[in-house]
Amino acid sequence: MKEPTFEFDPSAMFLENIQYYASEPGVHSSSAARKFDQITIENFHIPSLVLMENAARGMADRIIANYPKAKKIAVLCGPGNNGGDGLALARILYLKGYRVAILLKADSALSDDETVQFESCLALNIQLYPLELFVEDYRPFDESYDLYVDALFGSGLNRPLGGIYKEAVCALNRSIKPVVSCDIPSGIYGNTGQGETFVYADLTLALDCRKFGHIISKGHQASKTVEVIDIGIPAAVHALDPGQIKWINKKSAAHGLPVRSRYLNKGRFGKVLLCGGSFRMQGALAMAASSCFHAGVGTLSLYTPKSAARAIAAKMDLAMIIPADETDGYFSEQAADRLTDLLDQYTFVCCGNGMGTEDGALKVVHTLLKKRMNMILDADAINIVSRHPEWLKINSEFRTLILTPHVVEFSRLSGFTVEQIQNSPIKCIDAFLREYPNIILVLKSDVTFVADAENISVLDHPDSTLSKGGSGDVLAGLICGLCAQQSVFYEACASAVWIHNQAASYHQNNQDRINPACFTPLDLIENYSSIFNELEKVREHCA
Ligand SMILES: NC(=O)C1=CN([C@@H]2O[C@H](COP(=O)(O)OP(=O)(O)OC[C@H]3O[C@@H](n4cnc5c(N)ncnc54)[C@H](OP(=O)(O)O)[C@@H]3O)[C@@H](O)[C@H]2O)[C@@H](O)CC1
Ligand SMILES: Nc1ncnc2c1ncn2[C@@H]1O[C@H](COP(=O)(O)OP(=O)(O)O)[C@@H](O)[C@H]1O
Ligand SMILES: [K+]
Repeated sequence: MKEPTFEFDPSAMFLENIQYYASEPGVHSSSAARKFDQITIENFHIPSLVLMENAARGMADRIIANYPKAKKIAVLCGPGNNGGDGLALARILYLKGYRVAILLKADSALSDDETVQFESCLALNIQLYPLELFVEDYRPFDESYDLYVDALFGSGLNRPLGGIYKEAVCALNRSIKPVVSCDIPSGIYGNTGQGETFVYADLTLALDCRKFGHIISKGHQASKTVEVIDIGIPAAVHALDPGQIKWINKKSAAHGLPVRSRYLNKGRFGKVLLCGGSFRMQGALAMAASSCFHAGVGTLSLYTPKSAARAIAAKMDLAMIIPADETDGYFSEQAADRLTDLLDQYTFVCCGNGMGTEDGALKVVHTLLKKRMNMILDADAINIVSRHPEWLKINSEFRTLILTPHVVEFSRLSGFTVEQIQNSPIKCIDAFLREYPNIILVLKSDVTFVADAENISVLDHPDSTLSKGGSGDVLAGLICGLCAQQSVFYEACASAVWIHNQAASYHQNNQDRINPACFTPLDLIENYSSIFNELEKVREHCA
């Protein structure tokens, strides 16, 4: 994985293997996005005013679609091309019959392209107000307009907002009307997501691609909902950015779903062992098991302390259950010794759900890592390796190891504070994977990253349905289920992350929707079948 800053080699664009097909761009730094504009203008001879027009038309379409009742729109414009986009948008909406006002700082500097836009707005006699008036009292504007567009600053922000711009952003945040940000909420740095005073946008219309600033740090909350506007940058230009983060979408999820041959027997769909559970936390293992089986594995076995085994056996028919020796309801140290003899039968292991961190569990994890098993460590198994990080290097080149921490577990594992991880997740992931290059990391939160030494992908689809104990166990089971059936583990992890999130939002689109508060992690599993069907259709379509 490379740092987000990079130099383009324009000659690389003409290599034969670069396709000029349209595909959804990934997530890029703001600096990269500026380079994309520059290369498109210089190498592809598409003028900047054409890009600006594309941006403004795309934004107008999305505003009309998202806010069909908004007929009176006020556009706040800054001194650069973000302001230029705002002016072009004002013209387009005005010509469509909307009542439009432009708010611009008195005697504001204007960029060259913005000057062109300003002249046409003047010629059309579009209502123009000094931004100072809005700052003095925004309430009359709230009464007269249905919606604000924030086109103050985009990728050119180079210092914290101050003076009138800071006051304008504070007034926007106090306003009761919806705010749509052009490209990036003003005040947020597109490379880092940091910012001091910034707009909290209801909708952000990202021009050309999502920026790091939309998904990390304060920028994530400031951006809320992000839609991408195609402004006509060739896909080949996006491909030149080695620092990009891939976007996990339906197409990539379809790609990571195992292809299920009609002719194979159960032995070819993975022999999985889930190792975990305890007397007090057998539910976590049972949920992971159910999720794993419904993901398509051939055979599933559970290795769990005797008392948990009894409880699970009473309610689950899907898995073979191997009772393990226990101490106080948790794995005993003897349980780990017996595990050594069992492991050869299995092709994939998932360890950690509901297991506790007692001495027996510690020994179980160590035993697994000494064996050359492909496996996932989740939950308590991650807490255990956090205490023994040197174990992560045992046999690391001979097996695939997937770790699925949430932010607090990743903090224990990596030594970074939760705040550091939330502010600079990419840097923290990068540093961790440089230390442990053979790991696939799934860093879970309302934004989830899937990363290995070469790639980083992101799913940014917050859904409070998943903020429930047990969602992580279901995800671990799903990842395990998909990985056990194939060898493209990274893609399978990304696919599982998408399916898991989609399973949460699936019900919301149905008439008999379960309210997010009432949804349980087990309900996620019921949606797998419909989602798998959808993904298979996407795959057929793309073949
Ligand atoms: N390139 C293209 O062809 C395309 C670009 N596109 C659009 O352009 C946007 C980028 O435009 P941009 O580069 O002009 O930067 P932008 O964000 O408008 O602001 C820069 C201006 O603000 C100033 N300034 C900075 N910080 C400040 C502060 N805190 N407080 C006060 N002033 C501050 C800075 O002046 P300075 O004082 O630093 O000289 C400069 O004047 C991008 O987000 C997208 O919307 C699309 O149309 C597609 C085609
Ligand atoms: N607000 C949210 N938006 C989207 N996904 C979420 C949200 N909250 C939690 N999740 C997802 O739910 C899962 C929770 O995992 P984890 O915290 O390990 O739960 P548990 O240990 O209780 O099973 C992760 O996949 C995480 O990404
Ligand atoms: K903006």
